[in-house]
Amino acid sequence: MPELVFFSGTMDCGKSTLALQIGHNRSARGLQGVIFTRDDRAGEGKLSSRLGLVTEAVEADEGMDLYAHLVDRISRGGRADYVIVDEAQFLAPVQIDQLARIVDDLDLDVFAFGITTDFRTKLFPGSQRLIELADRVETLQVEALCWCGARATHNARTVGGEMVVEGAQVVVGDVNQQAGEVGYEVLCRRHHQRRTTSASARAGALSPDVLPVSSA
Ligand SMILES: Nc1ncnc2c1ncn2[C@@H]1O[C@H](COP(=O)(O)OP(=O)(O)O)[C@@H](O)[C@H]1O
Ligand SMILES: Cc1cn([C@H]2C[C@H](O)[C@@H](COP(=O)(O)O)O2)c(=O)[nH]c1=O
Repeated sequence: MPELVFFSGTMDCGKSTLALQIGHNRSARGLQGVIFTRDDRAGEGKLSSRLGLVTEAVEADEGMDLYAHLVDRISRGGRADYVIVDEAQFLAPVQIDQLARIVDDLDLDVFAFGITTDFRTKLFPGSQRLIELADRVETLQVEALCWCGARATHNARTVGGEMVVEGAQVVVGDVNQQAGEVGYEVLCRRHHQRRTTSASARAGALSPDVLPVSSA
């Protein structure tokens, strides 16, 4: 039975790499996929991984009907054996419903990849709809780590290394940004709740918690 599978995890845990591997293994067996993405860091119409691999993709713009795109492609004689969607958190809920329809009406597997929650720990609307509709939600096995060594479960947005909690839900960016730039860092829940990034932990370790008190 074809399935809608949501592969989810934090930023930088290997989602795009797995998407590329699934596509590669299927194309090695002569299958042809349709790859959608939205707002990839590498630019429009790209699916890129930090391991350096990149492939062409269809940019799933806001308002694009993904089901109609597949039907149109097939009715023009094009092939579609499966569908991959990266950065699925950025899709509108209605587009996730279209992915479910691709599975149910066109009998195609749909593999969607995305982060579940934003920098404020709130579900992205696209991810929420995926959790509601997916046949399976898979957590990636390669765990990204917090600076403390625990499994990273949350995404922090940073400015100059410090965690921020105000701003738009969508700001395309990367981990390991230069000082001063808006960036991201993956943290365990404890350090996300305490807003302790690697930079602030380092700064805290350098300045003593208690000032020396003179007895004189
Ligand atoms: N130089 C490197 N050597 C080995 N693995 C790397 C290197 N750079 C990145 N990675 C791996 O790539 C992962 C990020 O892959 P990517 O597919 O871009 O993540 P995501 O799509 O989840 O943000 C990292 O967790 C790490 O395992
Ligand atoms: C937490 C968070 C992330 N984003 C953006 C930043 C990146 O462009 C993508 C995630 O890409 P990745 O391949 O999983 O690293 O999402 C955002 O817009 N808002 C957020 O809160």
